[in-house]
Amino acid sequence: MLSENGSVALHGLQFVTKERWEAMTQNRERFLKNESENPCDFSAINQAVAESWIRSRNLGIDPFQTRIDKSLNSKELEGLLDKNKLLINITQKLFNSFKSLVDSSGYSLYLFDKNGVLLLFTGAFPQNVDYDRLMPGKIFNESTVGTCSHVLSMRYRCPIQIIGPEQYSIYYQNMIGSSAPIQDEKGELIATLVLNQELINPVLDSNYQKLCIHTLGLIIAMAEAIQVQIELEKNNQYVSSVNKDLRLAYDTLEATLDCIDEGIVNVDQTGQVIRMNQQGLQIFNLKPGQIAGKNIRDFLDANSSLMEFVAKGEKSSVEEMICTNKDEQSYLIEIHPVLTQNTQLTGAILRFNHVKKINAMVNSRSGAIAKYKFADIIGESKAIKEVIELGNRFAGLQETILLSGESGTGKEIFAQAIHNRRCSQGPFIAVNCSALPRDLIECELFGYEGGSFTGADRSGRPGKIELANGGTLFLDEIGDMPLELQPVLLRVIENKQVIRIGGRNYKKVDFNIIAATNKDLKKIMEEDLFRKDLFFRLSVLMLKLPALRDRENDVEILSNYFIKKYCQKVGRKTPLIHAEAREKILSYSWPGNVRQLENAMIYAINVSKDNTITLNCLPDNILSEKTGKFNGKDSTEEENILLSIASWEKTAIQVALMRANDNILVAAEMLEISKATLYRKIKEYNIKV
Ligand SMILES: Nc1ncnc2c1ncn2[C@@H]1O[C@H](COP(=O)(O)OP(=O)(O)OP(=O)(O)O)[C@@H](O)[C@H]1O
Repeated sequence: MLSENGSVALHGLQFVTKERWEAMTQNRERFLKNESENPCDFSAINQAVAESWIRSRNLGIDPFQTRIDKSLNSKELEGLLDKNKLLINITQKLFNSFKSLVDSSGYSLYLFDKNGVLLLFTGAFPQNVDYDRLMPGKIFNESTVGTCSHVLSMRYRCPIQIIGPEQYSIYYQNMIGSSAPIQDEKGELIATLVLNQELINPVLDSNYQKLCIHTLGLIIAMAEAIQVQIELEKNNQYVSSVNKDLRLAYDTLEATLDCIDEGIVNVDQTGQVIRMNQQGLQIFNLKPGQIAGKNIRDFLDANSSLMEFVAKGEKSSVEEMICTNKDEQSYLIEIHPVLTQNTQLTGAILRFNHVKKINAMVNSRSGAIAKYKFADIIGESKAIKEVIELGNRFAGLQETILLSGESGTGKEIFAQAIHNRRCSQGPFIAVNCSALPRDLIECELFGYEGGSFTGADRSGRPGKIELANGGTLFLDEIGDMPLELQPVLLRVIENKQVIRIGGRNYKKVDFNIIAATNKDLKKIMEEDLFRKDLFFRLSVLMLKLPALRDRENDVEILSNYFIKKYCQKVGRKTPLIHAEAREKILSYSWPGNVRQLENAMIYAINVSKDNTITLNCLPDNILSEKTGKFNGKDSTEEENILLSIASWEKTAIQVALMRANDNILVAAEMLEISKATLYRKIKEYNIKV
């Protein structure tokens, strides 16, 4: 039925002889007279053609019909043209370049969609055909026009040429139709291309028949060209849409990286910089065009271990000094290896965070902030005003300050106020030298490198001195600093550099020191428990805080202040103070100073009824004091008072824990002591939590 090369060509690409032509004409006449339904009876007609004749007739197609009425409506046509836009554009260009050839030779070119709907037409207008007939949207298939070349080409998905008598319609009896299918990359039919040429006399001329074979070749070549072009365009569209997506993804990534508040640097295995974000450029003091040829090693210390970590190909972090032509700054660098799909290391993404920034973050999270300012220090007495004035002056100097005074006189709040005058933006790191176990104080102060001892953090930890960089290190209860650590501390203060336990490198640190003691340091020095050199280094400026008993009317001012502050905090109405209670508060000796006064007020508020603090609301130790002032008592009296302070303190802690539902942090805040002190006291007083 089909020729060997898959096409139904002009009679198997054989020339039509005179006898064959006559036989074809006779076969057609027999068909029209309805003499046979068996395709085999039409021996001169290609069997595929004969079968199509029979189907066309069975579909009721009149071979002599003069009109083709079937066409798409305008909306359907619009949709179809839109759907086939690419095909039509490509074919139109091809038709344009063949237009003059086609016009001059009396040929016509057609493009039909896969269902035979006319999409494009160019060339000679066939005789006897209405112009309307060749408008896009007309449907030309077996059920509208019967057998013709593109109908068979669509059916058999191969190039086809059929000649005059083989055509079903009377219109095409003087035509040779050459048709080729256009398929997509999956082999699905998308359209057919047709070239119709008029039969000329003598049709049996061998040159003419050769020409006809070439027109079939031409239409096959055109269909293939369209097919290739469609694929190319689709690929181009795909590539350009992928390119667009990639560009968008890249731009988004760039913008994202640039709004990250840390330096992000991509390096290869040798440390060569590939790219860095805006923050990275700032860290390295570079402009965007200056990255090329830069190696990360150019900015590192000779002892740097960064590239050793990169070579390991594992996620890790390291602290390094970055030296630029502007300055030297310490950064914590997180290393994220970059691996290929087969896990080959190609480089790393390095995330740079300024150590000062991390420390500030850690400090603000861990509560290492100073809240008190000089304005928050309450008191009208001459004694307190003098120290406030002196403290203010000292704050303007960068020397170390030693605060002394009894417990609870406000040494820490003075330290905070001085810090806030000097460098409020920096961290305020308080270390209570008496609260830390002896074997931990060294780690706490100096920090340690990863793996320097069993149980140490893998990535190491900075000590309080490093954390205080750019701010203040407040060494409370300095008299309890272990003797063996005192020379190390002195060295740090003098050299302003620190080395972590197990560390290789010294780190520069810049911080102010404020030390505090409630002990007589001179006496401890005489006992050889405190080094003179450290004492002199710490006590460049000395500030002695007055005891409450030496602060004239401050007890009244402070008690009113604490009552108001506490009531505001817990949302209670401020209670009245009964005259008797007021008298007791004012006459009491307050050996525990301001802290004791504050806690006594909190206690009184909590036990008060009817919004009045009566005498009975005051803690027992206050009520049980017989004499007015705490002056010149003998030692047993003093011990008794201290004993009662302890019992009062225990009660205050129990009340705070109860109110805080045993939450240590909340209770410590209520009592305004550190967590460590609260733990120590809980242990000391054997309080069950
Ligand atoms: N002048 C003041 N104005 C307001 N509050 C004060 C004042 N003095 C002390 N306080 C309060 O007293 C309590 C004790 O203060 P602080 O901890 O500073 O004393 P300290 O001398 O450091 O005590 P210690 O020697 O026991 O560590 C805190 O709760 C603080 O709020």
